[in-house]
Amino acid sequence: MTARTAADASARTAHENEVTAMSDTTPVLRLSGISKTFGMNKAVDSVSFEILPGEVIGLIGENGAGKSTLLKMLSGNYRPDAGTIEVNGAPQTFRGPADALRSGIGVVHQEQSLFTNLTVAENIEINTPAGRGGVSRLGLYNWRRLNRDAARALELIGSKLDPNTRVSDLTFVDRQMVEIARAIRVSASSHTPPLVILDEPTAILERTETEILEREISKLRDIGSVIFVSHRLDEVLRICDRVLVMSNGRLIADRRSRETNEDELFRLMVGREVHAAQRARSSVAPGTTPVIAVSELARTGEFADVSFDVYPGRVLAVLGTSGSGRESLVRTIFGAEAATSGTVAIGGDASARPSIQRSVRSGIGYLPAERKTEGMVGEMPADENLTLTHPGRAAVGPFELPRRRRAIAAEWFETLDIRPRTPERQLGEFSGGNQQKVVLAKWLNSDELRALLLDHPLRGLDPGAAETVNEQVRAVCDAGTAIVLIPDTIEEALEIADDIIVMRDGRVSGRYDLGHDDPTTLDLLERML
Ligand SMILES: Nc1ncnc2c1ncn2[C@@H]1O[C@H](COP(=O)(O)OP(=O)(O)OP(=O)(O)O)[C@@H](O)[C@H]1O
Repeated sequence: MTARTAADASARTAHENEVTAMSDTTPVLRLSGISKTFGMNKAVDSVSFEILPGEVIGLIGENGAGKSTLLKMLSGNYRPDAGTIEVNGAPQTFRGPADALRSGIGVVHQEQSLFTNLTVAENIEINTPAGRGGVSRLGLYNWRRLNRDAARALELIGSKLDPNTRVSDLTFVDRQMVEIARAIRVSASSHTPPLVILDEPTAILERTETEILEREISKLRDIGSVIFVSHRLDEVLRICDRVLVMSNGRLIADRRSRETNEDELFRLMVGREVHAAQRARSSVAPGTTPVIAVSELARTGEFADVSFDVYPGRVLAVLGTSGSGRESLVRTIFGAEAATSGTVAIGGDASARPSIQRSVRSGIGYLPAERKTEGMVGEMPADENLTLTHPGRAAVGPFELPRRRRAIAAEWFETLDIRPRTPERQLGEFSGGNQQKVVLAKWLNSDELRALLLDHPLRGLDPGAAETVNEQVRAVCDAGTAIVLIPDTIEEALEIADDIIVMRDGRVSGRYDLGHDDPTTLDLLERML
């Protein structure tokens, strides 16, 4: 046995001894009739289920099904209106997140909440009571103790991270591991087996990173239980022992992973069969003027020497890992980041200084990945958000026409199936996936949309909603708009794109015209890595 595995084993054994003091069959979590209502809307409706020690449970459901609301009750952020929560056989009333943590429930949110200027150990220990953690009575860090306790939490989840590393120097996946270590840290110190809730952890990860995280999640089985929320059904089936399906606030199915499949889960969630069709492809007719022509574009530290053309009615997907510079490239084309050299021509009109004003004036739309901070105003009604950039028929000169605005919003709510159908409500009160559709509709509402830059447009969308959005993107594309797409996965690119460029370390490493090239997933992956 190596020194590491010996340390692992001893850390686990100590923990396991603590854990086996409880009966193996006592559920880690038992929910009975949990409900939560907002106004007239029953977000979670009498949900009951159990999770046993060592189980990894998948939680899936359409956008707005009630997953986040359920998690917020488990993490102590919301109080249930009815029902009971039992943890390891004991009924609990969480007055706040600290209570949930103390009882062993740790939530890792999609938006990471680490302090990047602090070390791994400081981040892991931040929730532990100061007296028992690394801070002395004088408020000074006891570094040795802090690092030792953090190292133990990392060991428990099988991570080899150095507690002294600054979080800003870590990759996204490693940061996720720090979040998990922090989530289990309090329960490890209170001798209860942890329940780790991972809220869409892989939505922001690239394929290789997802594989690493999947391995790490299965290690968590050894020390506790996991609730894994994701919209990627293949991943849920690979990682989880059991899958719970929510719909309209209710728990409608509980399936063992080995006894179900993606098609059945899709049908249960969405209420219809999968009907994504392959796109018929052709090559660009000679002599066509590109909508956007990028020429030798560079931004120091991000990307260099990037040239490509995007044509009307075509989708160009940009593939690459998180360090490839593809997000920065698209932001630079839109004018949200400054180019160091090179030009971006829109309809043949070249500029060395693309700006947001020029882009919007020229009919270029941009859907940012960080929609919560860049794409929307949460306190503003959904219909006002929707007509903010392109009021169209909702305004005459400077005068707004609220009735027309509501009519336009109602049409988009129908077309994109945005739920609930209450466009007058604040956008911040919609579920994540539905907020995203409103932000997309904001650009689709333009009559003169020449190009649309989409940064991870399907992120956070359930598979049915992803189909609806893809259909709309294709419809505007077929009407002549050019699309530049940063997809979540290679499969998404192969499904919807006409052209693919691959980026590696800030440079273009591959180009494909799917009208006559037929790259495999592996070909594309090789160019990315
Ligand atoms: N703070 C709130 N005020 C009013 N309604 C809310 C609030 N939070 C959620 N809701 C409503 O509760 C329902 C469930 O939303 P929830 O965010 O739990 O869904 P979800 O399954 O997590 O969706 P997604 O996959 O899009 O994140 C939705 O109809 C939503 O509009």
